[in-house]
Amino acid sequence: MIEDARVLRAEFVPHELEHRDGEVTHLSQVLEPVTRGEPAGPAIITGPSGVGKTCVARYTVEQLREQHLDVASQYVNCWQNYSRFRALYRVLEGLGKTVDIHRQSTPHDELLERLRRYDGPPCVVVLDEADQLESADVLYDLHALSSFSLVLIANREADLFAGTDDRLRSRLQGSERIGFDRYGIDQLTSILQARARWGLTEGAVTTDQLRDIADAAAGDARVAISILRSAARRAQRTTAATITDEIVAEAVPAGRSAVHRRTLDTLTPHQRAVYDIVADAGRIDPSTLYRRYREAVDDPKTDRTVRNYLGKMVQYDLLAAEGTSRDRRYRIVEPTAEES
Ligand SMILES: Nc1ncnc2c1ncn2[C@@H]1O[C@H](COP(=O)(O)OP(=O)(O)OP(=O)(O)O)[C@@H](O)[C@H]1O
Repeated sequence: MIEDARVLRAEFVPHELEHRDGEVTHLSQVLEPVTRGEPAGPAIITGPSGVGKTCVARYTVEQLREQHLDVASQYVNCWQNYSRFRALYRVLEGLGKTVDIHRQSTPHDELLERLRRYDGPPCVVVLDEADQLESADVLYDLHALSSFSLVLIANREADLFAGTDDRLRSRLQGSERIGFDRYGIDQLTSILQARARWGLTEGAVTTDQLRDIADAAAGDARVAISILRSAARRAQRTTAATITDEIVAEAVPAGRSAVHRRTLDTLTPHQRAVYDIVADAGRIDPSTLYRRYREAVDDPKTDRTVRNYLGKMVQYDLLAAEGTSRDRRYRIVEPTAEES
């Protein structure tokens, strides 16, 4: 059944992208100056979860590097590397410049100095989930260095700019924007068809079944691929030669739950504390939530940061926001809620 499990994993970057030619071309054009040794960008990529922002950025940068030897790149997931130190460290790590840097003790200045001294080929830095950076200092740091060209990925531009001062905002104002929309059913179906072709035995799944999966995924390719993966694994376990309609029906909630679990695992300890408070409360308004959060954790983050966390968790379907901004309430979203 499963011939190549890698292509069904969330982090897999395919050699061919479906339906994003316009976005790939746009980003390639923005980054084109680096092929002449000149600084490019910044580019700001926005859109909801699972619309291909990460894979388009990685794919485009990879293509650029295949065509031009003299381009370096580094990908930083700012959700995992949310502090200034960790984000800068990751950039240096990609350039092989972290020798003698001690993760705990080396001050930012030392990292910045090494970045300043970097004299290799122009480097494209993709800051994914850039709205999760604790402070905008990293954007200042890298934007100020001509060897580094930035590609910033966030769900919404407003979240990226929240908390940045006018100076940085006006600098980034000239960035090229590339907005991504949710996929339609036909588009998701063809993304799934390609995965089935690469990863499953021939005839393992029908086009109608892939359409059902695409429909259930509501425009989110991550969820769609997760459902297909779950279906293929179930079929493999039962030693069925093909994926049956019953297996697809079971795989829909299972695939959604898997994405939900993985997203929960991504939360930082402070984000998790916020999530748990919402879960305990059932429904909760932002000020009560913030008060409880402050009581629950050491060294609490600011109110604005917690609002940013809430926005992110809503984007990722972990939380739902109800009411208007004046009488807002948050509640958790159960992964299989749409099934009922
Ligand atoms: N156009 C596409 N062609 C092929 N595969 C795609 C395409 N778009 C998305 N995918 C696949 O769907 C999954 C989700 O895509 P990706 O991670 O790029 O989305 P995203 O918009 O960055 O979401 P998030 O905000 O959650 O990080 C990945 O496994 C990716 O390989």
